[in-house]
Amino acid sequence: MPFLAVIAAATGWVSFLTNLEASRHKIEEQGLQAAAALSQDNAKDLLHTLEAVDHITYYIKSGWEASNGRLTLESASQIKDVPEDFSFYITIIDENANLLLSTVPNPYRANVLNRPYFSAHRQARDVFYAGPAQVGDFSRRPIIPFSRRLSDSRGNFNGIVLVSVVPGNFISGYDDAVLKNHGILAVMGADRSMRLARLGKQLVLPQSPLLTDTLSFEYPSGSTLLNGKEWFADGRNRYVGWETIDEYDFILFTGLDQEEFLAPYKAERAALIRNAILLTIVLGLLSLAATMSIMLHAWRRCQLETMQETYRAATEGADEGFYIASPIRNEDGKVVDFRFTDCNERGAEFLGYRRQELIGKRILELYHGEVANRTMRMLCYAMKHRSYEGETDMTSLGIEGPAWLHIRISRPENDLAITVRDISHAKAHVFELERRSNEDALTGLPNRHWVTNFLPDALQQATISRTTVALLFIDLDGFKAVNDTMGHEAGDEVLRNAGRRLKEAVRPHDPIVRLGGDEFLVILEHLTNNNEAAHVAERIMEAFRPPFRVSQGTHSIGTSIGISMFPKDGKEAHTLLKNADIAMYSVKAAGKCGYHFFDESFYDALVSRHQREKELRYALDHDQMVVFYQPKVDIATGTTSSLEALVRWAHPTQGIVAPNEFISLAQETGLIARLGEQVIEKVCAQLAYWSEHTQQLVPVAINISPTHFQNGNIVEVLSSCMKRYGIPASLIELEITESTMLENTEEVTQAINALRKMGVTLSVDDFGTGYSSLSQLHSLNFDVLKVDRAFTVRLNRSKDGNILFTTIIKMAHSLGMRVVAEGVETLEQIKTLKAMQCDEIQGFYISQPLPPADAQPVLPKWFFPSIM
Ligand SMILES: Nc1nc2c(ncn2[C@@H]2O[C@H](COP(=O)(O)OP(=O)(O)OP(=O)(O)O)[C@@H](O)[C@H]2O)c(=O)[nH]1
Repeated sequence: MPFLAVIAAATGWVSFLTNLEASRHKIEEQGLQAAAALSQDNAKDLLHTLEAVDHITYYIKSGWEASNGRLTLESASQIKDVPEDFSFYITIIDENANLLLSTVPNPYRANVLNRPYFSAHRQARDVFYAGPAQVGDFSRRPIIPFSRRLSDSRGNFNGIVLVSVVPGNFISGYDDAVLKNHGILAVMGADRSMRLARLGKQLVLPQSPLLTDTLSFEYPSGSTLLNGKEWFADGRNRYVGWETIDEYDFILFTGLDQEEFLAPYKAERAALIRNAILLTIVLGLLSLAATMSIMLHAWRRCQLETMQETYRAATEGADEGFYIASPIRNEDGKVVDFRFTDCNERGAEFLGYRRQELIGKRILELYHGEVANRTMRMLCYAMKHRSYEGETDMTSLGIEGPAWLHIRISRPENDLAITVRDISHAKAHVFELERRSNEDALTGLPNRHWVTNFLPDALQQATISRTTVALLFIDLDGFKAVNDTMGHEAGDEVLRNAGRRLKEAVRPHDPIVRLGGDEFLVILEHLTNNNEAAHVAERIMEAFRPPFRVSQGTHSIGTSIGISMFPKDGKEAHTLLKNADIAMYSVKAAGKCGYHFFDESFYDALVSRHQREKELRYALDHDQMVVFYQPKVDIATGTTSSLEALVRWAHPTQGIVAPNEFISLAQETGLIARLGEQVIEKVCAQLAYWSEHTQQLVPVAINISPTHFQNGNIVEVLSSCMKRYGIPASLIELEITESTMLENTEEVTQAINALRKMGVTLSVDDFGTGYSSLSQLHSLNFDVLKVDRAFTVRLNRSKDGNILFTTIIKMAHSLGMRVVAEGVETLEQIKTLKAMQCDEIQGFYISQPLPPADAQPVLPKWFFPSIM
């Protein structure tokens, strides 16, 4: 392409320059012709002028000779055939060359003896003399002299008649339009000497050189180009023409200045060349642009082909399918279909073809209906946006082959390059992960993660359908005991069974979720009122009424259910979940096993509980706990046998707060362990203090919470404290609740054995509230059995009450344990207990818990005079 453009441009230029040269020749030809024509025209005028002058001289000569010198010059005005504007002087000069007569006004008196126009006639016979231009001898103005001889009657020389013609008469033919500023119009004599000339506007007399040399003309008339440097004083080239006037032996000479004559041509040539250059540049640029575009196109095509080739080769053995699809357009240019123009074997296989079969096929030939629409939408999208990437569920489209394909489309040029990868395995893996991330492994129920995805959609649907959704937050009651008593595996089994029971209690499509631990969630959609949710809650509670049977035994489990309703209790999933949880918590707080709909007040209760917890923490951090001491009296001797340490909260604003107001909070928040440690510390410190003032101290009993046992550090805490304060083991009793025994785990047994080794006394607290048997207590080797207040209250009220108490005392004694009756409030009870041989008594009748004092609050013996 560029080569062709150069050739075309070069050819154009050669032809253009040749044409220009031809034009120049033509113009030069015209110059020569014009010079010749000018010479001819002016020669005719010159001939007329010369004939006029000749006529005048002849007329005067004839008149002079005929009148024997008596002619007056006034008659000259009557001469016929003289042009009106012809300007000349007539002068008669005598034989001695002196002026005789003249039409020159006030002529100069000059002798013209040596003038050629005079001397030419002295010897010669009559001739018509024409001289070169000169300054007139009588007029002193430029003139051209013409003369004839005058003879007397005998034929002797008698002077001359001189006609001095103003030069303008000869060169009036100078045409400014043709000859311009440097043209020449000249008159030459037969001797080729210049007689008169005009150069531009300037009159040139023979004295000033116009030509550098004498011209020699081969022909009487003609034209030629004269080199300025060779021929003209001003050095300018000229087209010259000449015409010989034979009658008077004159030559009329014209010169057209070459530069001036060619100026229009040169201007036009310059314009043409300028335009040609511009045209060449434009053509060059266009051809360059066209070349670049062609090259770019070719390069892209080559790239595309290479890419296709490479891609096909690369993917032939691989897993990726590869296709090239060309759009098919209608008359309006709209894409209406695509045709496969290339593909690899794998790609063809994805669509159920061989490569050769697929190439040439159209999309709308392969697919119909929705599949065709979706495919066309995808390909048209890629056409418009130049790329597309996505995953397609082929199974849902009803296309055989891989279940999932990853499709990537790019549009490098006009065609689409499509790569397809089978991602069925990866997808299956993702789905499996997704399923796992949404499923609780233990129960197979959906998990909390599933809820976060499910609930927002469900709530949106409910908003649209203007229905209600209920969230039932279910926490199993006393589940921990299953783990503790029957082991973790039994706990797992109970959780699985719980899931099954929940399923049976709700409609088949109601989702049941295990949120974690022993917490479940039931979602009830499309409800119209609260009753429906209440009804389901009751069914759930009913479903949990039968005890759970697991391989390790049976266990009864209740349910605490909190219910939040959409949209009343929250617009968003997390708010509804939180409020259902709060409602559930309120059920727990109210004694478990029941259901509550969410109420704002629950929230307030939770907030105040949180506030109380903060205060309790503060109390522990700032030593607000104090220990009171309640005496236990030996019923046989009436002496104080020991003191029970009972913790109180010396609240800065509420005064002394009883333990029932904060112990369960301490247990729930895990602060119970710290509280227990503080009590141990305070008791040891108190005993150390008392020992400084009192010789005989009675032991102090410390209540140890089950949590302390679970933490497993009770032994270390107690022994280090006793060591620090120098307290002997004989002064320490530990009261351990019956429920702690129930959690008869390895840790509890180990801890009890270690304490026993330390030598401290061990008491079973609140006996009768749990289900421990006396033999179980015996195996743990306890020293004291504290019978719960509930049994003491029944004394003397019924026969059974007394029999039961007597039995407990007898059995405890037979196992070597002393018995303490708790909650003794009347003298009568004391008497009965004494009769039953109960060992010790404790209760308000004897003493309230007393604040610490300088000495141990030991009661005087006279305190019980009536029974002592
Ligand atoms: N077996 C088993 N136990 C679990 C699992 N997840 C959590 N737990 C236990 O479930 C118990 C749940 O604690 P709580 O709800 O406080 O126990 P609870 O006895 O039901 O207490 P209340 O709800 O107050 O009646 C904890 O002891 C957890 O260790 C599990 O997957 N399997």
